[in-house]
Amino acid sequence: MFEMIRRVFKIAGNSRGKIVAGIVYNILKSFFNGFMMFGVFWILLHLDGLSPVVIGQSFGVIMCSVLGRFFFQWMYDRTMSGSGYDIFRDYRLEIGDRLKQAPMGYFSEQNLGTIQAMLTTTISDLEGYSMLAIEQMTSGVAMAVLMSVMMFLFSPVIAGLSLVGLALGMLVLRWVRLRAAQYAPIYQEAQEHLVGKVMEYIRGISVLRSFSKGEEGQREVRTAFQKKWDADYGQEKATAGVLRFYGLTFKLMSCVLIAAAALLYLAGQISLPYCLTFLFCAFTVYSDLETMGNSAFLSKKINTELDRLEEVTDIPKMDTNSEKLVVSHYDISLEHISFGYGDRRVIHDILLEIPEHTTCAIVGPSGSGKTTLCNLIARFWDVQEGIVRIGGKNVRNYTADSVLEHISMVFQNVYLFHDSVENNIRFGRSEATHEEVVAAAKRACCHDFILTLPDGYDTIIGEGGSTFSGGEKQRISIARAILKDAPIIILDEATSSVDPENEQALLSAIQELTKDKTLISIAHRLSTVRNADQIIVIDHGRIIQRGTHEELLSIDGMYRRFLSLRTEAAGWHL
Ligand SMILES: Nc1ncnc2c1ncn2[C@@H]1O[C@H](COP(=O)(O)OP(=O)(O)OP(=O)(O)O)[C@@H](O)[C@H]1O
Repeated sequence: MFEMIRRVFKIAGNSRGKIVAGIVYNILKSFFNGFMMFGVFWILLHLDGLSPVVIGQSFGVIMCSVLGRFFFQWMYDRTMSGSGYDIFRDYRLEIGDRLKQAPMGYFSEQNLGTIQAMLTTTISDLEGYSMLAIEQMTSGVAMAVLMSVMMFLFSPVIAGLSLVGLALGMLVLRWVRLRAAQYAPIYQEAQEHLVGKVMEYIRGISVLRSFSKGEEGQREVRTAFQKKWDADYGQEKATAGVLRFYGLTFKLMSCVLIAAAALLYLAGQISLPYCLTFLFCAFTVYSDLETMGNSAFLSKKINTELDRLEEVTDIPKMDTNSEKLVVSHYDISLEHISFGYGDRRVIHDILLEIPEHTTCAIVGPSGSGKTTLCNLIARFWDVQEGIVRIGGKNVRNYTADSVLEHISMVFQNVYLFHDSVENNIRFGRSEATHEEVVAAAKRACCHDFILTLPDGYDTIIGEGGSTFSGGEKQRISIARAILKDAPIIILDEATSSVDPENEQALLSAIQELTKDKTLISIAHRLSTVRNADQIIVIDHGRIIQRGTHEELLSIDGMYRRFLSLRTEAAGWHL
């Protein structure tokens, strides 16, 4: 049980002092609570010759006990209220920092569901009950120790019996913990499963509907809800009964203490005041220990949640070095780089030079490694062999953020944030003025269509950009990149054809964006390929051809075949 306190303490950061102070106040509160017994004892001891002085003394002790208890409870509340939220707010922020430094590979679909479950439900649970568990546990133990010591001063036999009760209670508590250990992981798993399924259902709802599988998707979510209900119910059922036993043990032991006190009095071993004091204490001795049953269960649950939290937040780190990349030129060189996802190699020994202000078009079949190659240049992942250099410097030695400051990436699947059009464009450079945003939008050929929106630049975009067409989204993302004005552009051209008017606007936007830049383009348009300074053809993660359009066209190889296929498919004219 104390393992849980140790672990919460470990992640408590700046709140550690508060936890220690809270525990001390809690112990003092229990001490004052137990102190009341002396006031009662004092009156009982002087029953034969009760005087106002004795009553006053006794009253003083009882008042002292009540006020002391009140004071330390108040101090405890003052110190500890909100501590759970402080600790886990800091912990959330820490996870946020670690996520920023994680390689992109970490953000797999499976991880996203789990991370979401951890950052929301699991941490909310911990915020809510970790401090409560600490409070219940410390007062339970403090009260039990204190009462046992005090009883020992009055009668070793009664003290011995109360310790037997304590030992029995601990045995039942072990049983509670075993039950909790059995159910806590099931509950945790059901919780994560539910969050994952709900997220998947919401994300994939359009696909599910278009394939008339909405009902099927719902069924999975319903099953996940049922599984969660089973876990909740199972946990409740398994532990509630045992917790009743735990309470019963102490009640029975209180009866034994009463009987023992009466018998000792009958046998002339203790006097009446002692006997009456024991009768008075028989039920209070275990009161705090009874509530400790809940905390035993909670502590097991908290430990399981902390295990899971540690597992999930053991995030691989890319930036072990905090130096920023500063370069004087923007030549890019890939020196024999190789890379794989897990054990699966997808990039093999690539050697490539892209001089500053030149364009390099990458072509190749689907799955050949084009996107992966671009992501390695942007340091979304680190290469496993070889070196990626920008301006002659190994990107691995600099922070991922600083590498990306020099690069603008325009993806096929554009993600727009649920915010105004203006802020989505300003994302490229947060300090840009409205005029600069408009100028970028004009250059990206999206100013006119933005003006037709209900609130112009203030129009709020649906999450992910759901309220815009593919071409419009891509032009807004180009405006973003124009505003950023990074010297290196990585462009993943749209494969799907857009209507001619949009296509023309898109091409003009791309031309504006890429003027005087170093451009790496996953090319799907003939114009991009034909005008590139160099073209590389990738197959199965290897460069199998390189050269200009004319050079590659003159040899029989994948490029020529690829081009003739595209000619047929997309109506290209060579
Ligand atoms: N995050 C990932 N985890 C595991 N494997 C991946 C991941 N991303 C891509 N792959 C695999 O790596 C290989 C190269 O993928 P990549 O996306 O780089 O190809 P591509 O040439 O860009 O394909 P396309 O033209 O279809 O976009 C593929 O076999 C793909 O399945």
